Formats: sequence, C-alpha cells, structure tokens
Amino acid sequence: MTKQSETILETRNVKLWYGDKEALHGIDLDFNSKGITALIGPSGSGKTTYLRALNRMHDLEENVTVTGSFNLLGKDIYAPTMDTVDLRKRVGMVFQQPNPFPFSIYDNVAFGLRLAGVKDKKVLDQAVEESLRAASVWDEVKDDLNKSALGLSGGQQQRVSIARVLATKPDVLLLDEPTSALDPVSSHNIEETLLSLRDKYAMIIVTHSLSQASRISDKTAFFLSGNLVEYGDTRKIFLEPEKKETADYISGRFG
Ligand SMILES: Nc1ncnc2c1ncn2[C@@H]1O[C@H](COP(=O)(O)OP(=O)(O)OP(=O)(O)O)[C@@H](O)[C@H]1O
Repeated sequence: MTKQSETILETRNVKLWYGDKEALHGIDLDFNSKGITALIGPSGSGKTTYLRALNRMHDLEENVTVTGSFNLLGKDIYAPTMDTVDLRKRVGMVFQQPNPFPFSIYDNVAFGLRLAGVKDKKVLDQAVEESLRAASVWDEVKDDLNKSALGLSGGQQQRVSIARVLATKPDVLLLDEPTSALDPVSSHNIEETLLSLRDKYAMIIVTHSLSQASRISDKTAFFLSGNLVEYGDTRKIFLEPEKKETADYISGRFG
C-alpha cells in the first residue's frame, strides 16, 4: 500500500447463529480504509457468513441472530436507526456470480445513483464513465452502453458489477469469491482491477484461491470452524504463520 490509511471498520466479538447453530464464535477484526484483505479458510469455516454480516445481508434471512459490535467510521452498523439501503451503498457487495440487471450497461451502473434520486443526465453520464473506467471495462463497453449487460462475457459482467458498486462511492467493497465463476483470463482481469483500486478503497475478499490471496491481498485473515485463527500481513501469514493450523492450511494439508 502506498497511501496512508486509517481504520475504517472495526468488528468486535462477532457471533452469529443460524437458528440455534452458532456459526461465528466471536470474531475481532479491523480493516484499513485502503487495501485488500483476504478471508481464507476451508469450506464452512464462516468466511461468507462473516462477510455478509458486514453490510447486514443476514437481515434478509429468517432465524439469523448477530451479536457483537460493528463500527463503520464511528457509526454502529446494527443501530436501529441505520438505513440499510444507505449502508449497502457505503459497504457494497460483489457476488460470486456476475449479477447484472436485465437492462442496459448504462442503466446497470446508474442504478444506485438513480435510486438515490440523481436525475441530472450530465452527472449520471460522468459517474457511469468514471465507474466503468475505474472497473477497467470502459474501453470494452463504451460504444455499447445502451446494449443489454446480459450480452457481455462473464468477466465483463463482473467488472460492470464492480462499476455498479463503485458508482455510489462506497467506503468498503465486499467481494464474495468474485472470480470463482470465471475463466483464468477474466479472473486475471478482475485481479488487475482490484489491484488498481487498492489505494482508494477498503476491499474485503473471500477467496478459495490461496494463490489469489497471496497475489493481491495486503492482509489475510484465516478462518477455521467459525473462529479467526490468525490475521496479519499476507506475506507473514503465508511465509511465517504463527499457528500450526494456519501453516497446515497454507501448505495444503487440509481444506
Ligand atoms: N443459511 C444458512 N443456514 C444454516 N446454516 C448455514 C447457512 N449458511 C451457512 N451455514 C453454515 O454456517 C457455517 C459457515 O458457512 P459459510 O458459508 O460462512 O462458510 P464459508 O467459509 O464461507 O464456506 P465456503 O468457503 O464453502 O463458502 C457452515 O457450517 C454452514 O453450513
């Protein structure tokens, strides 16, 4: 990371239950305002569960209980007064499957701004271009902005999904295995896009790919059975992990 960064998001003693099954057992993690944090760990270790708690996606499910503190720049994410639409603009989510809406590329990227009441065409045009440029897909789509986003390749759709999130000027981007449905070239393009954004945003990425985590992340958090086993600089986690479980996972002994 080249720029100075501060803590933007602090979580403490995060516990989460699906019904009466405790899936997270008290996670403490802080995130810098710039840079990429990878959440790694075997299947079922709680990575996605934790990620979705960060922008209250579990509110949409029944029977989920979340406790602990979630502090986004001094504001309690779970405060009853928190507007979840606003929260999800500030803490945007990119999913595993590219998920463009079935309308034009332009309308996809302008969606969040229009929802926020922006009508001025000049403002929208500028935000759409800036966001598509930031997501490294502008050159490929600039002549087709009025065509359906569903006609794009999976990799282009995923970069348009990233542009859609960037358009609302988030503080934090959550990325849930954003390349796992993509071919190697498209995955590489997404990684390059994320690297180009690391000096501007806090990004938290769930990934099953240890090579991806080591290539692109500044920090790595290793989850196991609903616990955070180890967290630190990615180089340190990969080269000199402190815990045996981390070393075993990194070296491919399980998971
Ligand atoms: N909607 C749900 N209802 C009940 N249990 C769930 C639900 N979603 C996840 N779980 C359970 O919570 C635990 C953590 O799952 P989670 O999906 O967060 O793990 P993960 O590390 O992201 O796994 P993966 O890498 O396979 O996506 C698992 O035991 C899982 O079975």
